[in-house]
Formats: sequence, C-alpha cells, structure tokens
Amino acid sequence: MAVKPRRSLLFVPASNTRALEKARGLSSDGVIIDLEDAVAPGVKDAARAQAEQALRQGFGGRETALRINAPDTQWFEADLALAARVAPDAVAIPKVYSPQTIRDIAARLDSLGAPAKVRLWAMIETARGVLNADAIASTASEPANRLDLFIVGANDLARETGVRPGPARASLIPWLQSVVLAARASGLAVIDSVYNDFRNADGFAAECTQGRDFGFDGKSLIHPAQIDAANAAFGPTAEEIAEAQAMIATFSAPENASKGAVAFEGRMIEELHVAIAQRTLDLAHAIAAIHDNKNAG
Ligand SMILES: CC(C)(COP(=O)(O)OP(=O)(O)OC[C@H]1O[C@@H](n2cnc3c(N)ncnc32)[C@H](O)[C@@H]1OP(=O)(O)O)[C@@H](O)C(=O)NCCC(=O)NCCSC(=O)C[C@H](O)C(=O)O
Ligand SMILES: [Mg+2]
Repeated sequence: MAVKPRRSLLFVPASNTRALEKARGLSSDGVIIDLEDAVAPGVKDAARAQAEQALRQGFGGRETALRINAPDTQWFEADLALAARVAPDAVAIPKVYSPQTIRDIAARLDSLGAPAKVRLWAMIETARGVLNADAIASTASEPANRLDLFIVGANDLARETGVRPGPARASLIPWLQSVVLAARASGLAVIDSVYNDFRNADGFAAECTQGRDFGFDGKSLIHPAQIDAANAAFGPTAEEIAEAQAMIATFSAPENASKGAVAFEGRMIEELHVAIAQRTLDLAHAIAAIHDNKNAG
C-alpha cells in the first residue's frame, strides 16, 4: 500500500477565514478543517459554508479532512451531508467510543453517495474510546470499512478522566501506547495529540520526539509554528535515508543472496530490517511528491 505522509496534520478552525487561507501556503502534510470544538455554537452554519468553499478550492493536493461534530449533536447531519457533498480525503469523527459509530457513519456515507475514497479518522479521546480502541480499530477488517486512522485527543481525555498529564505526559503513557497498539494491530495509521502551549518550541520538539518513539506516524497541530518541528521529528533524516539505501544495497548484494541474516555496519540485519528501510525510502519519496505538487500548484 502507498505510504501517506502524515508527519503534521494542522487543525484549522472552519470559522477562521484568515487561517483557512493561510493553511493553503503552509507545509503541513495535511489539513483538518474543524467544525467541532474550535467553532463556537453560534457560528457553526457560517463555518460549514466556509469549510465547503475551502475544501472545494483544495490544499494543493495535500490530504484534507473535515472534523465534524459528534453524532449526538444538532450539527452532525448537516456536517455529514457536507462531507458527502465535497468528498474530502477523510471525515474525522470526534469522541469515538464504540465500533458501531464507525459502522453507522460508514453506512450513512454510503447512503449519501460519498465515494469510497472518503475515509474515516476516529478521534480516540474518551475513557471508553481508549478501552474500546481494539474493537473500534477492528472494524477496519469489515467489508464496508472506511476506517484508516486514529488521532489521540489528550485534551478531552484529561477533561473526562481528571488525569494531569504531568512532565513528559507520564500519566498518559499507558493510554497513548494502548491506542498505538490497537491501531497497529488492525493496520491503521495513528496520530499523536495536539500540544496546546504553541509558543513553547522546546517543549513541542520534545513531545514530537516522544511521540515518534511511541510509534505515532505524526502529530496533530494547532499552529503554523509547529509544522517544521513535526515534519523534522516524524520524517526521515538525510542520514536515515542514506542508511536505508546502504542497507538495501548490502542485503541484496550477490554475496548475500543465500543469507537470511547479514552483517551491516557491525549489526545483524534481516528481511524485516530491509522492509523498514524500504518504508523509510517510500516515505521520503511520498513527502517529496506531495510538497512538489503543492509548490507546483
Ligand atoms: C491557538 C490559536 C487560537 C492562536 O491564535 P493566534 O494567537 O491568533 O495565533 P497567531 O497570532 O500566532 O497566528 C499567526 C498567524 O498564523 C495564523 N494561524 C494561527 N493558527 C492557525 C491555524 N491553526 N491554521 C492556519 N493558520 C493559523 C494566523 O491567522 C496568523 O496569520 P497571519 O494573519 O498571516 O499573521 C490558533 O492558532 C488556533 O485557532 N489554532 C487552531 C485551534 C483548533 O483548531 N482547535 C481544535 C483542534 S485541537 C483539539 O480539538 C484537541 C483534541 O480534540 C483534544 O481533545 O485534545
Ligand atoms: Mg477533543
């Protein structure tokens, strides 16, 4: 399957005209237009109209998602109808706590005529959502599936549970790791939570490194100042690319043709390490492709 770069997914409030415009020229791998918490109740309809215009204009070929309001809200039907009409790459669903929500929304998108390319992204940001993460992720193996990705929502998790994340998010670590594990067991992508303190560059960089170490594909963002650090943390470095190329060349050298385990720069490599190296190269190519496309557009 093609690798999709999701190092940086920038939330943009659909009610903020200037931010919608600005997002078009930024270097995030993707844009999530938000109709939910970043939009005040009194301006939901106007925000939906702006979201429609922005999605129709597009974001230079980069991945776009529309975060809709939850199914138990008065705005859900109109939000979902918009998603079916404009067909973003994904519909991000907040506060998913049950696999049935994914099935129901996939079925509704089918009945509204949304093309199959419109995927579902589930925000895992409630206690029940974390507990049910495996069951929610498992819907990805069902025939009518549209689910591709999880995003952790640490703000809502903290609100509901009363947890204080603390230094290096120590209190959240078991939940973050169980969400990553559930996603991977079903072959889903998984994106780390936003970092609210957007003027704190050092804190943000540290949290990106931690998220990368935990296995996240990228980070959800709230401010343009966070894009470069997320892209750096979750993308392959020039050294990693060179090493991946050298590893693949070593493993496929004629003298190693009959070997399952090969020595490379003083350590053992096997087919699985070559697969990781190939993924690094595929990610690097995919990053170059989407950003070349953006610059051309
Ligand atoms: C956090 C903000 C409210 C800060 O706004 P502000 O103080 O106005 O920022 P700046 O003055 O520093 O902005 C500088 C320029 O950048 C543009 N900008 C700011 N944010 C964005 C953005 N997200 N996308 C695109 N462009 C942006 C400004 O327009 C300025 O442009 P210019 O005029 O050229 O100078 C604000 O950043 C913001 O609203 N961020 C997004 C908030 C959001 O979407 N929240 C919802 C997602 S987070 C979430 O839901 C968490 C999750 O669910 C959970 O539970 O954890
Ligand atoms: Mg939330």
